[in-house]
Amino acid sequence: MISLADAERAAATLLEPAHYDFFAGGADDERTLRSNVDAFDRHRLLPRVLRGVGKRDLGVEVLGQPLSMPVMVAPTAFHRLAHPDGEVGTARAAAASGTVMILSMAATQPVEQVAATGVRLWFQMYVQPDRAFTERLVRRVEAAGCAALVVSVDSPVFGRRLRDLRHDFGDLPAGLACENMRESGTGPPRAVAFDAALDWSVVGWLRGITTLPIVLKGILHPDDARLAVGHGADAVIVSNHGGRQLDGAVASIDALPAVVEAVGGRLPVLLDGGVRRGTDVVTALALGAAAVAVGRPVLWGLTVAGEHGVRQVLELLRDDLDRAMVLCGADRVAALTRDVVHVGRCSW
Ligand SMILES: Cc1cc2nc3c(=O)[nH]c(=O)nc-3n(C[C@H](O)[C@H](O)[C@H](O)COP(=O)(O)O)c2cc1C
Ligand SMILES: CCCCC(=O)C(=O)O
Repeated sequence: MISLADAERAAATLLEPAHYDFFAGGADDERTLRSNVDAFDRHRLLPRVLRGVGKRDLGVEVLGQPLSMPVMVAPTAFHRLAHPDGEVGTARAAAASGTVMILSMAATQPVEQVAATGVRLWFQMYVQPDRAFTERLVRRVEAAGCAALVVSVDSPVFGRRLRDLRHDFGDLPAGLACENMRESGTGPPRAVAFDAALDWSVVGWLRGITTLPIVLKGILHPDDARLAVGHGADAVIVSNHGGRQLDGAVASIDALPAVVEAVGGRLPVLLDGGVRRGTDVVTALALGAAAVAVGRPVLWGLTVAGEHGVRQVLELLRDDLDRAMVLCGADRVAALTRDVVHVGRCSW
């Protein structure tokens, strides 16, 4: 496995087709899914030379937490479908790589067990219409030691994924469940609900019940970024849910600059969607992201070799990022300024 593309190819041969398609697929015609990757391909870099970059530091700090590199693990559902190591395996790999894992509410292992690996954990949730249950879940993830709440705001309804419909993939196989949806750790799991009635007041409600930093995931419009600041969010993630929600939504990297401008440095802006190479990370950082997160590549690594495979994927990205930075003449993330990114057709 010498590239993330290798990881996907290998995973495709190992997974049941329905499970591969659940991980790989997007909503409807998958235009946004493709755009996330294609949009990075439209960006080109203008490297600087003779900058004395013999020693590099890839570290960043996000929400007061030091990361060894600006690449985090995005929240994705059902890791035990990929490999028996499950979320615990992913967590061990993220910890070994010195980065944060965002644990999905739809994880197939309990948050306590994942946190016990020692990884720095943020917890992703869909605020449930049953607010009392949501509050108990917040208490649970606080008690487990999670350092931030990541609230997905791009899912008032669940996107329509044709691959899943064709495979009739709906339920998890016997023995797997959304472990964080169990009321007391032992009861039957509730179904994850999507609430189209949610509005901006949910941020104030969450602020009233927890002191954890609140990260809004799924911001694309600059006005929403301003609203996030105004409502007291601590960070935003520019994301279209990996093309799994609104098909036709703008590619993440194309939405980033306007969000960064709207936020004006008042809170960190993160990005996910289509990050596959070190140069993609460089592009996002140069356009103002504080860090990026990767979703599918982690699932491919997990499928191929469990914890070890995730570690390989993260270290491939680190190595790729380091080389991209040296070649751009940057010895640290702060040296990646906007002028190194060139958008548009190359005429040479
Ligand atoms: C299989 C799969 C499951 C996902 N599950 C969740 C989830 O439970 N919660 C969430 O907020 N986002 C979820 N996402 C979206 C990711 O957090 C992220 O936005 C997206 O995967 C980033 O794009 P990438 O896969 O191109 O890196 C999921 C994505 C995939 C591919
Ligand atoms: C109830 C599972 C939610 C997973 C999710 O968000 C996704 O597949 O994109």
